[in-house]
Amino acid sequence: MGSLGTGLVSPATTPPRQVDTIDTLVDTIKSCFYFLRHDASLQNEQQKAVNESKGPSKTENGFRESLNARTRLVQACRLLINALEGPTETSKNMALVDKHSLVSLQTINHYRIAELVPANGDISIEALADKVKLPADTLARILRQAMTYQVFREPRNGYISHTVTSMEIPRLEPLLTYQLEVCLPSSLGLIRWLKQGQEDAIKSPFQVAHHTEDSWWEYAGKRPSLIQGYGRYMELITNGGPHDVSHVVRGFAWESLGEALVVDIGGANGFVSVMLADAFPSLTLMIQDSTNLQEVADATIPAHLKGRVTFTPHSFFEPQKSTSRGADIFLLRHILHDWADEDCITILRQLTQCLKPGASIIVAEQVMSMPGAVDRERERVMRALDMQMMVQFGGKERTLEDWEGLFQRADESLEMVGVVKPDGSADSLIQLKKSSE
Ligand SMILES: C[S@@+](CC[C@H](N)C(=O)[O-])C[C@H]1O[C@@H](n2cnc3c(N)ncnc32)[C@H](O)[C@@H]1O
Repeated sequence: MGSLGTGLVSPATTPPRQVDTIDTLVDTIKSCFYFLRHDASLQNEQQKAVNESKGPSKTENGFRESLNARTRLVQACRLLINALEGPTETSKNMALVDKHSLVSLQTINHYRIAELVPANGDISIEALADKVKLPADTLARILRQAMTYQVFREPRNGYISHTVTSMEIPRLEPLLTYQLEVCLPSSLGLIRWLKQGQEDAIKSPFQVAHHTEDSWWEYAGKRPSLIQGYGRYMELITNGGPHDVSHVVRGFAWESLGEALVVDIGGANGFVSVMLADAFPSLTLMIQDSTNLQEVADATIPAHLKGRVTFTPHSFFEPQKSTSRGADIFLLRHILHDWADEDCITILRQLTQCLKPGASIIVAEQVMSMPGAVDRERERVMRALDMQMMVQFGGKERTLEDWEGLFQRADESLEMVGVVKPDGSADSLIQLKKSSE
């Protein structure tokens, strides 16, 4: 594994973020725009050459450069808009204008309106309203607000057709439903949660907003449609991009383990284990999660892997059973950020208590940096995820120092022997061993 702290900037060495002027932003926009335009024509030429078997496809480095240029362009455009609007308009717009885009999108998703609009051509608002049983005038007002965000358009008076943005809504349904119907109300519970004090039983704004003492996991566990919807949401966000499951496969030398047992703690339907089993034939994988995921896990594990990949209902707050105590690796992917420190300590102690000599715990999570240490676009997402952990679970995203402190509190003999952040991944893989070895 790589060295400790790879790619991290400690608070003391984080350089102050440069103040952008309108001139520098316009220069950035121009240079990124020309780069991408040139790059697009290069890609076309390369694709032509590949099609005619004349040359290599675009290199991974080339893709990364385009992605960086695109990110810098988006970031510069966002900053330029802020600079042009001025300080009053920026906050005013967020509070007065943008908030309504969330509820119009929520309504469009809730009533599955995007599925009812034809892919080609248009449909009258009257006909749409009739299908979803809403007053036409109310629906028109909601849709026309969404149109200001390029969600649908009105090609002729009273008729709706798709835009490229609205076309994506059906595919994003699991994300929109979870984020806008479950998490948005939780976010709105933040101030009530802050004011009432964060007593033991009430660990998150989710509990305040949804009038429950259950954690999200207990609450969803009692409501099959919610937990299944959450599973579809996880599948969507971990399929491609910075949280793609392939980063776990590439981020650790699994092949060096030889014949080994990996326990995928809180492994959901087993999609990570299945990918690891496919890539490394000498691994045996045991997925542990709540009983109500047994059925989906059985359906996810393909027949040819059933001998090596199994699902066992088990709570990570309980001691490991004899069948899993001898594991070579306990994998905790996207588990600890859902929980407050005290809960994480309980989870970790259940594993350290039975960690055999030579075995490791691998924690796959984001490692937060100080403000300004990563580009603004990445930081926007990381900070949003941290807030998401706070409002929905009472958990948090952690810096390397936070992780180190947490592991030490769980077990003083626990040592971080490696931290690797695979290229393109938002998550790092932190390997932990007991230091007495
Ligand atoms: C954020 S998901 C992560 C799933 C998977 N590890 C991944 O990488 O996407 C958290 C998982 O923890 C599971 N979980 C919650 N409470 C649990 C408990 N007490 N014991 C075992 N699993 C639990 C949930 O059912 C869910 O599958």
